[in-house]
Amino acid sequence: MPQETDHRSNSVILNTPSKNFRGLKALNSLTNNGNEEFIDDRELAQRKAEAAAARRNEAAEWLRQMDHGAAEALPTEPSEEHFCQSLRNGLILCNVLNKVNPGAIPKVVEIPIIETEGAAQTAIQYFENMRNFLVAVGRMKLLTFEVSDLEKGGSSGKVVDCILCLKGYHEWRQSGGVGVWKYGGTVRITSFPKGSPSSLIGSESADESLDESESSQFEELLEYLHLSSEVALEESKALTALTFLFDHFAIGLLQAYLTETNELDDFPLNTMVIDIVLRKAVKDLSGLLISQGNQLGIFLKNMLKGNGKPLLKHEFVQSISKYIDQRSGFVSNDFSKFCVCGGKGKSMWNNINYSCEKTNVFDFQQKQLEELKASFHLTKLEVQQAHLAWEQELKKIVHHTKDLEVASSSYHKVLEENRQLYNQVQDLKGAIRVYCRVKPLSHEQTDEQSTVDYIGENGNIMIVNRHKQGKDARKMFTFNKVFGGNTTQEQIYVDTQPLIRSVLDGYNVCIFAYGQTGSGKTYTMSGPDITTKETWGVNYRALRDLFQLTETRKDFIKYEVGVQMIEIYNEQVRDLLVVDGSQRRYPYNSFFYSR
Ligand SMILES: Nc1ncnc2c1ncn2[C@@H]1O[C@H](COP(=O)(O)OP(=O)(O)OP(=O)(O)O)[C@@H](O)[C@H]1O
Repeated sequence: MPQETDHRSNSVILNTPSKNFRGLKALNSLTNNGNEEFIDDRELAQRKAEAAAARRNEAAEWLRQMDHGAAEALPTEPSEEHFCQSLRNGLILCNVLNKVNPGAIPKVVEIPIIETEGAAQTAIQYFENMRNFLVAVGRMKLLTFEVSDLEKGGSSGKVVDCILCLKGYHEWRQSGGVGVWKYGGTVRITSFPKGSPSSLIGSESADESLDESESSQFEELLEYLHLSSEVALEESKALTALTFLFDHFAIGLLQAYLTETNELDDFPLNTMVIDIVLRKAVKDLSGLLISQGNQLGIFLKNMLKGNGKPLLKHEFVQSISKYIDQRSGFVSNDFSKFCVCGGKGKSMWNNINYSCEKTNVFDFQQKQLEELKASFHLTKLEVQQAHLAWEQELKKIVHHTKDLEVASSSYHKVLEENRQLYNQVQDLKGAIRVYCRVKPLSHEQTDEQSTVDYIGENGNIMIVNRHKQGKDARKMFTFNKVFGGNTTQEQIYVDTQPLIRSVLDGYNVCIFAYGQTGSGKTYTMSGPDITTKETWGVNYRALRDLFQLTETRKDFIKYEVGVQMIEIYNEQVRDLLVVDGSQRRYPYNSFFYSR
């Protein structure tokens, strides 16, 4: 079983180092007893993070002292994200730089960020201020960084380096700016003449030699170059890596120089001189590399990769000069484009096309986004209009429905009024009406004389008794109406028909025939032949109308119709619907019909 390190007792027991425990050695300064401890990757990362945070806090503190805006925007111990975010619009950096080097940035864009238009406004500040700051710092030959280092995933360490470099420079200037000021082994500034804020001077000392750690870094570079084909993706590593790559290349350059020198034989090429000359070249070119950013390193790498053979001095110098001229053009003419395209010359790198393509894609997507926004607003407008139209339509329907309700209520009122008036008319005609129908003489009675002497218009009928004389021979009877012998079945029913509607309006109606045997009661009520509609009597016609009316009113009134047919004969009530003669007396049979 692997055992863990017990730091408190300092009894380090590690039998089987795991894969993640790479065994980097470090001197245990705390114990100061000469023992060695193993630092795992996580602990190493933590120490690096702590060191980075300390440097970031130092930079933040100095910015806070230098600029009122920074004091508000930056806490004393900002997180990496907060730190980058506060500096992203370039305002603080420009203001501080102007205090360090008055007039370095003539115009600082101070448009406040408007949240509603956020991205565009911020971008303007970002590019204007950052461009001016980086150009100014570059002119001063101080450490610089890439704009992308302030973005998420960028190398904020380079930003901190730049600020601390500026701080050191500022302190040196305040102390008089006398002599030589160096920073980080790459920046070196001496007392400068007026009008020239700084100058980069190469290292001259032999004591600035490549130490052991630099050698190991060079090995790391080779490993890195072997593993990574996309140097640009790891810019922070690339910066270190390319520095050493350039050192390596510079040695080749010096070799080329010495080869071309005719005075090689006369040259005091002893070990010390070679060493001094080599390191001077390395430092000069490394400094140039740092001041120009990563792109020069990438350029050199591409050149090295190109055909593998060393360049002659003039070829090298020509290429470098051309590159620097073009890059300067990019920086001064269009910094924004430089940021997007990475500041790479068209003729030098194929991947500039890739960057420009990305710009085109970005522009295209921006355009599409704008179109999409316009389309969205249009659709939103259409939906709002449709919604408005729908609401208006709904209002119309509601209004129309209310009208219908009112009309319907009025209709029912009118209907009720009509019903009442109708039945009042029926009442006025007489609640009990008596009609007289004269039976015509049959064929057998053609020789006989009719007893009906006269039928009046107003319901009078004069009956004559031919066996009597004088005044007693004639008698007048009055009915509601008298139907003569030629009256049809239909004419008989016309006076009865209105009462059928009264039945359906809820009134009780009774129609019956009265008369002596053979007087024609059955003929009038049922008819001589039920198969012929013309001869139908009152019963059939009444039932026909009854069902027709219930049909027309079926949507709003439900009727239940029952039929009984009875006969009162010799003071006895008989059920005419019973087929069996023995059961014809009470109780009656009924037929019911519902609708
Ligand atoms: N208006 C008329 N026109 C022609 N024929 C008629 C008329 N009224 C009655 N008759 C005939 O007179 C005969 C007797 O009529 P019906 O049977 O209707 O009399 P009734 O009053 O019903 O007799 P009962 O009381 O015995 O049943 C039938 O043959 C019938 O066809």
